[in-house]
Amino acid sequence: MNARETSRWAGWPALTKGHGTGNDFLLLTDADAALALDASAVAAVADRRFGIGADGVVRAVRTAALRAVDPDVDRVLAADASGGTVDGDAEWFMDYRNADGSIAQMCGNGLRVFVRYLLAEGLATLAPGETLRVGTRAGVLGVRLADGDRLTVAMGRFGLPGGAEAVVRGSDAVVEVAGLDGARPGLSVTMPNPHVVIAVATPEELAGADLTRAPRVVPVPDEGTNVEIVQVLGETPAGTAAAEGAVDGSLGDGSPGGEVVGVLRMRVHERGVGETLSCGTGACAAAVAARVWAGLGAPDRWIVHVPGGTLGVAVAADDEVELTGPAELVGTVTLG
Ligand SMILES: N[C@@H](CCC[C@H](N)C(=O)O)C(=O)O
Repeated sequence: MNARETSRWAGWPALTKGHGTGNDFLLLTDADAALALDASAVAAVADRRFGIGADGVVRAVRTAALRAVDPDVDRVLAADASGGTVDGDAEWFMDYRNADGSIAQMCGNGLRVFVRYLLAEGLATLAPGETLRVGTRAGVLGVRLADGDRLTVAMGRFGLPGGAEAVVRGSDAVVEVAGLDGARPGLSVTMPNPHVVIAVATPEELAGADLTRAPRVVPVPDEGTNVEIVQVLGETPAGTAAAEGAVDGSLGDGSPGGEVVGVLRMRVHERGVGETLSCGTGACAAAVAARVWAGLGAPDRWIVHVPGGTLGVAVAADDEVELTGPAELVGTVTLG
């Protein structure tokens, strides 16, 4: 950053770098909502060459303070559009921005890292068995401790905007990806941010997709979309060596005996970012799509391998989704 750019950071606090399965974020505390987070400043700090570099920027702001300056907050907190939100208010709001400065409804990996950050900064506490409520643009969501260094996020309900017809066909869009032959059928899933999921058959195809360019999705989504490329690997009994090894222990809350777990690999091109090593909402969307494609009797729990690690996804009968994965803080950076 040069001297001119330094002035851009006037008033910015120190940033903490964190990641969840390689999806990396710069986190900052602006408890009183005093900071103007304009898109160009976010894009500049997230730039990997000329800034610090990250897939997203996450501001921790007190919900009460945000209310005073942003009348939209109550609408997004009350809007139970995705279902699954927890009752009551949240002391802290996760203000998430993509690397290009755009605002997204939710970030699953970001929310786990956000909670890890709140705990490390002494801004919140979370004991085993407790749920920490966090304000997001997808409503108030609950986060709890899982095993090891992992956290579980109750993500709310998935949506299938293509409706019953899309479920029957397994698709409601067509996606062209550089490096993959032909246009592929894709299934739109909201979590509640937009995703379109396509399937490939082999590891070679998965590796061959060129995600340096944004996939072309038809019909063109009004607000853009994240695109997941999925190779379904199969199913394995929960608790077997294959399932245990795949998730470093368990899917988060333990899997009852006799249950079958689905396993898939995924790569993602994120709206507002580009290819990332992981996407939490994308992993949920991928599991939902794989479940639709598998039909009746499909597993409710999925192990999702992404380039940056492994996530666990659980889908309940009422379409509520839970995401489990690690969240790590790396260090602190002072701007200017
Ligand atoms: N990486 C995030 C998703 C971030 C938002 C996304 N790029 C969008 O614009 O919808 C995750 O872990 O969910």
